[in-house]
Amino acid sequence: MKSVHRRSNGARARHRPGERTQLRIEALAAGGAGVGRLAGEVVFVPATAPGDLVEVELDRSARPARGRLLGVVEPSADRVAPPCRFADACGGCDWMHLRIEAQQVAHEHIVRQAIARATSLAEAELPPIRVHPAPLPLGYRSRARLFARAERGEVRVGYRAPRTHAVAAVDRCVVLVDAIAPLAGELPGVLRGAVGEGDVLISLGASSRPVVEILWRGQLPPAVWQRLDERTARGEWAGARVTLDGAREAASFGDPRPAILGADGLPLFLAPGGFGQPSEEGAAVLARRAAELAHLDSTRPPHVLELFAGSGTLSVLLARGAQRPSPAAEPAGAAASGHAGLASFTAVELSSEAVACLRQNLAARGLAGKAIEADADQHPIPARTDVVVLDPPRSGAPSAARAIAASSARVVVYVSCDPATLARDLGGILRGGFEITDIEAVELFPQTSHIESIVRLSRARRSAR
Ligand SMILES: C[S@@+](CC[C@H](N)C(=O)[O-])C[C@H]1O[C@@H](n2cnc3c(N)ncnc32)[C@H](O)[C@@H]1O
Repeated sequence: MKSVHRRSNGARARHRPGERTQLRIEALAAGGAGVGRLAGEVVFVPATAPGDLVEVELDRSARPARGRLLGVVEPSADRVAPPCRFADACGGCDWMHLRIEAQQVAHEHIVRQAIARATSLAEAELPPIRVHPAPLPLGYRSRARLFARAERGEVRVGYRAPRTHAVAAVDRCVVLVDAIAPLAGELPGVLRGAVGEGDVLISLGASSRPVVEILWRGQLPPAVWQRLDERTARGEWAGARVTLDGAREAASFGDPRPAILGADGLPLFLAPGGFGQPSEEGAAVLARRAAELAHLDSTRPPHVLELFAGSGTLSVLLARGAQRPSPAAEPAGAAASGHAGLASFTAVELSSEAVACLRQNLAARGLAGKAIEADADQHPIPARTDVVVLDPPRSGAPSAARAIAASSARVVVYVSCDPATLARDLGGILRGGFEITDIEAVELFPQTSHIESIVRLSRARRSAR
């Protein structure tokens, strides 16, 4: 790998502060930057598009070298005007300058390359990647983490500006759904008088009204608590929850649980402050595909294990029976029919609040299943497990991958928001005699370099246990 950061003759060019040059961007890398070359030396340039000829200030002290974009000399055909006036300052949507189709092509390439590199499989040996485009390229996010800071008597609310701790204040965010979009403009008034700074998680709650989760480092005057109380009492917000730094308990107003429509069309409650997929529609696509890919060619009902289950976005379909068609095709009332078609369903999750929500979500549907509060990366895979579905955080699940390789599982569905750790863990699972049968990319985060992937593996016949 080292050689790619060097010139073709092996020598690394010396770093000269302030050096400027022009280069052509060839592709986009994981992490979002464009990749160009100077006499064979790789240079990463953020905020560029494949085909751009750009002028950059070079930083060769970085590995690989980085270029700070000074200007676009010849724009790529994939460039568009960002549909948000805060795009440059905010940095939350690092690919807003790219056509949506170009984002998909780049995502597919990043996933394919990461898997091929980490597994030592040739790209041509991998199955074609099925890409699920985002139903909505803008106005899709049903949750977002904002940052708020009191400065000179005012509270500024926005996103964290790229590579700094500054607040990029926004009063309207075009990727948020209409029900929560006005909050960015409303929150400075709600937090007026606060001292300090904090994270503010905004989400859809019950009846598609907003919920606001505040984690505050500093002081909140009584007027702030009163405004939170009024907003929930009047029903403008479904709920709010505040945790002050160092406090043992959170203060709640109304119902602070985020809620979306699950993939089965029924309300799905999420742990306040816990994990949730970025959009309702995206979560439904992900859950349907994970459940459909969890199929097993067997006449015997399978034992299904889900690791890193969260509040149950995937579980509410998995627990119904992994081999069933997507819910839209099912007759009315099927959701209440229990876990027909499964020998057992077990879900493992670390967060106690998420486990509580998961149990409520299963119970509300009349679904049987065991929810275990435990570290899923260290959890033993029960004997007789047939199917494992896992959706770990960005850091992946290396120990779980080894345990799966050594288990009785015949089908694995790995859902991931990080192609690099996904690819690393796939290497571990493949060593257990599996082969990759399906790779899918779900556009859960349009306008950004982030991509959700689903990989299905099945135990290769010759090593079937
Ligand atoms: C990417 S989320 C997936 C959740 C769920 N599949 C969904 O779509 O909502 C990862 C989940 O793993 C949980 N988690 C993180 N580390 C864990 C660990 N070591 N053991 C079990 N769960 C963990 C997080 O709380 C989070 O709910």
